[in-house]
Amino acid sequence: MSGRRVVSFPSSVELGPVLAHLVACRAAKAISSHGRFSLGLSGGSLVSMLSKELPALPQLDCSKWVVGFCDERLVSFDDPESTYGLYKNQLFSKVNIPDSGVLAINPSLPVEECAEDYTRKLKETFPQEDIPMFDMLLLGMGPDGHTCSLFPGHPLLEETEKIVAPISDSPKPPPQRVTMTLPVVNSARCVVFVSTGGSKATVLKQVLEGGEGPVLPAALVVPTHGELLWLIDDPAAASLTLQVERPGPGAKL
Ligand SMILES: O=C(O)[C@H](O)[C@@H](O)[C@H](O)[C@H](O)COP(=O)(O)O
Repeated sequence: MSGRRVVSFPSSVELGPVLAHLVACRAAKAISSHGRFSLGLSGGSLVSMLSKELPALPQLDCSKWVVGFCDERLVSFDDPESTYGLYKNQLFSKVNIPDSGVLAINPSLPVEECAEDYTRKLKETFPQEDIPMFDMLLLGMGPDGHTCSLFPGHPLLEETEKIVAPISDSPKPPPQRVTMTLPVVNSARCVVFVSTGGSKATVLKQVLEGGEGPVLPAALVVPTHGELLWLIDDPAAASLTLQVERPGPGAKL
């Protein structure tokens, strides 16, 4: 890992534009180095943040973006629980990501086959790599320390072979999901967690500073060669004792 940064903002109002700028910068860098930008999305509050902030960027060109999902709920696209469905309505309709650049699950398949189908799509998109190397993954963290659909104490945390795994017993509904595994997450060039709100303060301290108890899934995200950024807000940072960056207004990362 090339160093972890923990950056806190007064609130998600200040965080959002900085995240959007960071995504656009990494996109420009990736496109100039290898001709496209591969981005993995997560659900939760990221959907509304990205859908507000990315289209607001001047002259954002997403024509060379390839977008996948760090995890996805196995529900139809028109179900309000579908992460793809939310992004389709709120973001993809506003930016020029080509349809062929969106890697979505096939929600009509049983969960095992759905994971195999999504594995195949990732392998086709990253034909040169045994483990797909996304330019950037955007992750959230649940109050239990889960990220993607990797939950505390779940056997999927030990997965080393599969790049995508099915899960049928998610403790957070809906129970059936597919998720990227830790080997893929930790191969990314840049991983960005976005976690805000006072309800995250205790778990954030556990994940970032350790302590007694099992290592939580979000703490297992340690990119082998890539960058790791935690973008948080001051209520989420309230219990931290480690050094936190607090950029001034208008700062860029
Ligand atoms: O699939 C899910 O159930 C959610 O996507 C979930 O994993 C979410 O990403 C985290 O709970 C963080 O949520 P917030 O971004 O809202 O804190």
